[in-house]
Amino acid sequence: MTRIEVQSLTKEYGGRRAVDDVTFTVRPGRVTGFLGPNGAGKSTTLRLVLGLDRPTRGTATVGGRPYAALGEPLRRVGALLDTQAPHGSRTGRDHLRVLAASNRIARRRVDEVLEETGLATVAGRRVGTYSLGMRQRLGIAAALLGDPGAVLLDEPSNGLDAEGIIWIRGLLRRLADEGRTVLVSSHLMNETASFADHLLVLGRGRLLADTPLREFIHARVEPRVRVRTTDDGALRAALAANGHEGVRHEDGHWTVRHARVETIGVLASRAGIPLLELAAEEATLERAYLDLTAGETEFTAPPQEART
Ligand SMILES: Nc1ncnc2c1ncn2[C@@H]1O[C@H](COP(=O)(O)OP(=O)(O)OP(=O)(O)O)[C@@H](O)[C@H]1O
Repeated sequence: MTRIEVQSLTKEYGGRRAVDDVTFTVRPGRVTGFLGPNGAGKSTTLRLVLGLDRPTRGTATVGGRPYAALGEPLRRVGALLDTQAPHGSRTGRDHLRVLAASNRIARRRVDEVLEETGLATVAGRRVGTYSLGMRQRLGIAAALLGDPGAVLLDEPSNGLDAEGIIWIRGLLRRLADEGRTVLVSSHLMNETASFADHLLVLGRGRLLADTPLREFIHARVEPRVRVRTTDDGALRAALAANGHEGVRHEDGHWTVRHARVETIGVLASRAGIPLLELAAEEATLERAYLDLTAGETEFTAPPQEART
């Protein structure tokens, strides 16, 4: 079992903390989404785990050892980082063959991973002619080459089209089902929700959440009801009598938090309250994530003017 363990990990660049005292464990057999806004410190954390950078403090281990101490590391952990650019003049197949040879990986694995990533038909073409999506697949093929127990992918959907995105979801699921440790970074909540079982959320270098995806959704997505009536007084009284608190907005509509349309509809009907509007106003997962990471982004757009 190849767990990834990060303990009090800290990385400073010129006095600025890119990663700030982060502790987590990535377990095998599930897909862990590594989420955070741009500049949150995801790539830096992955680089520290992969021994590509030295921590200011703390430790990161793969299967109980620091990356640098792993014998034949490609067989233990495969990684896709956006910084890895294969030689443009080599063919995809040659790129993988060189990697395989230098890591004492059987040559037949090259054809297996080419097949697995859908690159078999373009394997003889120079990498320089590849589309962004093909390069991304080649990076994933390289990560899988050593049949590793742990896979770390930094924004793997980058450049992939809709079909590629569906393919990557299936791949991540299969890798986890095979008992591997799968850590996938992204800055997009809804995309991560489509494949992750577990979430690690980073903001300005700090760990903001380490939770199963279901719990994240359950705890943060609050059902609300939007309602409008000709009799505000009666609605207020009926809501209060049933333990609900409604907020009336200037334009006359109400928001009732922690409530469902079924409940509010029945309640209004029983009280004989005429309704002009009744709708579910589900706060989206994206909204919940943006709320969590608000103030944790390095670069924020200027606030939009209030809509009227
Ligand atoms: N080599 C470096 N030298 C100086 N600062 C760095 C270096 N690498 C990263 N940083 C800084 O560390 C912070 C975290 O960056 P990092 O790339 O880890 O974030 P990220 O979460 O991966 O963001 P993105 O989604 O944009 O890739 C940023 O402020 C970045 O500018």
